[in-house]
Amino acid sequence: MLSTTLSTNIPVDKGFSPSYRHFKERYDLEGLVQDIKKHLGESGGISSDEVDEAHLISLLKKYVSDPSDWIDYFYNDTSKNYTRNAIENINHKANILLLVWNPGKGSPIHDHANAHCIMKVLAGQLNETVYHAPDKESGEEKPLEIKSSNTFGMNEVTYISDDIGLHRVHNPSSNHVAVSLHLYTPPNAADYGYNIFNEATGSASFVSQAHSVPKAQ
Ligand SMILES: N[C@@H](CS(=O)O)C(=O)O
Ligand SMILES: [Fe+2]
Repeated sequence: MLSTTLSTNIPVDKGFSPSYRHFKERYDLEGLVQDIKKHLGESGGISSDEVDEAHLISLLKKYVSDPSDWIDYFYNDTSKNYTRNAIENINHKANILLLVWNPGKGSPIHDHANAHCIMKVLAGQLNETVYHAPDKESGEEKPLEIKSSNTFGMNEVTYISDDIGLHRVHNPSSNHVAVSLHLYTPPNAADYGYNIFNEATGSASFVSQAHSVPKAQ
């Protein structure tokens, strides 16, 4: 009989074998958020100079995307280029957001309000075009110059700050939504606003606040 065969073939102590005892807990999104909080709690985050962005980048790299971690934050709106969904607001030290990008859609060229921005692709692909910031002093109107353009796949991480330049991100797929995790520290764009730029003239327009759903406080 089948039950007899099974009971004689399965070792009785399987549940206690060494491979089961050495089972490691997965580094999930909650673990990542805890580590980010721990780091920002230790080193401030009030001024972006006090944050060790290399450490934060390494934490985002360590996390391996698992949709079961972030599906509750996933909200898509096909009438928008992308949605910004709040995962965590760390006491005015940082914002962690889930962004959902419609196929072929992207952000306008923008700065990051003197903050660190770390982006990790969780699903699909995203292209980032980085531009040299225009020379504020000259006031001269001229097209923005491209510094680099890269496409990032699932689990890849990229970093930008105003010291590096401006950027625009877009989903290059014609039929797949892309999802990304963003860490902003400090959350200046949400708290004070940021600038978007005209590619042809380099002129800036101020946007008073970067909103998210539900709105990050
Ligand atoms: N910084 C943008 C997304 S991106 O283009 O990196 C935002 O938070 O809306
Ligand atoms: Fe950005």
